[in-house]
Amino acid sequence: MWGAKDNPKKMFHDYYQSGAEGEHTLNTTRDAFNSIKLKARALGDADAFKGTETTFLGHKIASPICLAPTAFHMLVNPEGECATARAAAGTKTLQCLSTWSNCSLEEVAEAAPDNLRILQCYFSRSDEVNKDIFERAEKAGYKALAVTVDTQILGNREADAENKFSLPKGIKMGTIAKYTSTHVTGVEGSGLDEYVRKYKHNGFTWKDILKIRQFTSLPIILKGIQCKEDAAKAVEYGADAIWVSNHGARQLDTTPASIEVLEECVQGVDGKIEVYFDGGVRRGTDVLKALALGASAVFIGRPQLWGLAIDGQKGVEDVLKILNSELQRSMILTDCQEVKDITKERVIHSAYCSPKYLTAKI
Ligand SMILES: Cc1cc2nc3c(=O)[nH]c(=O)nc-3n(C[C@H](O)[C@H](O)[C@H](O)COP(=O)(O)O)c2cc1C
Ligand SMILES: CCCCC(=O)C(=O)O
Repeated sequence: MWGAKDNPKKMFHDYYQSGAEGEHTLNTTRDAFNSIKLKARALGDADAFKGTETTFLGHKIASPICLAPTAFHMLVNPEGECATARAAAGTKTLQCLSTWSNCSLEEVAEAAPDNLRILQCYFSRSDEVNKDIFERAEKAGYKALAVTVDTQILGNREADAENKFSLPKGIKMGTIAKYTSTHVTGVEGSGLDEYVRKYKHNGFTWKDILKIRQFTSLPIILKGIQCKEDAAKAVEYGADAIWVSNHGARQLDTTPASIEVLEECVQGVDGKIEVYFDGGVRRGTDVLKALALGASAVFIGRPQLWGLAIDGQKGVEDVLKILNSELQRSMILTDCQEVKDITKERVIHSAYCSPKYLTAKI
């Protein structure tokens, strides 16, 4: 068998694909989506279909399917996140750029100047660095910050440890290159652990959300909310939106699939702020289900990386277009003429996704 040392493609593939520990959450996510059934409606007027246009924090997007922040796009394409940004622009949707991008946030903005973009944030231990990043983001036209709240420490990704994952020489961490280095000292395990140790503020807690409010006027989205208590707390701490996510099942194994906790998180915010969603979205029907259960936009992680690996910008655009055409078909067959028609009534077994189901004797 090839070792990762001899076959870097395996190392990169494993990094993109893998989940935490036994990958139980990763492997049950498809079943969770499929256990939710859609209600087909007869004789909806397909000619009257209006489309998938919607809004994100008041900004127009052509489709509710957006690009989630995923680190290190240059592992599979030399244009990295600039190619992904152009794909989002080509389909008039939103890109959320990772703090750990290979292209800098400025390069990405320049690659697709008119595109709607937001920046995902992992915080540095230095307030000066954080302030600098917020200022750079604002200046480069990013419209919100998505603060990741599920990664206080890195999940146990066994494949990365076995492969001793590290970035190849010459590939920088564009956005944070001026504050940290990608040099790995050759310790045991995954180089990601070392990147985290060198840069990330793992003691960043709820009170710091209040602090960063002082540093920026950009809207703050909390990414990685997984229960109604934290959803309510996000409102209490002044978040402008929450993003229900289990980080692509890469953090804590044996948590529910994020689609299973979406409804309770929606209840937690009680209509006060927008709710976004990611985790295992692979079909237009998944998008429809997430919107029906209360999300106003969904994000895709790995599918964009597979598109990028296969055909660069065009590959990512193809993924977005296929998903959006599946969404349109599902909307028509459930008699939804526009995104606002995608309500809870489109789903039959929504009870399966609520905590009541988990305890009910049926
Ligand atoms: C390779 C990879 C890198 C990721 N990097 C980040 C990141 O830098 N910041 C972040 O908040 N989430 C990151 N995520 C999580 C995604 O934003 C998203 O929550 C998840 O991938 C959605 O699930 P999906 O891959 O099943 O679509 C990453 C996910 C993957 C697969
Ligand atoms: C600190 C984590 C770096 C990227 C990431 O979020 C992921 O690989 O899931």
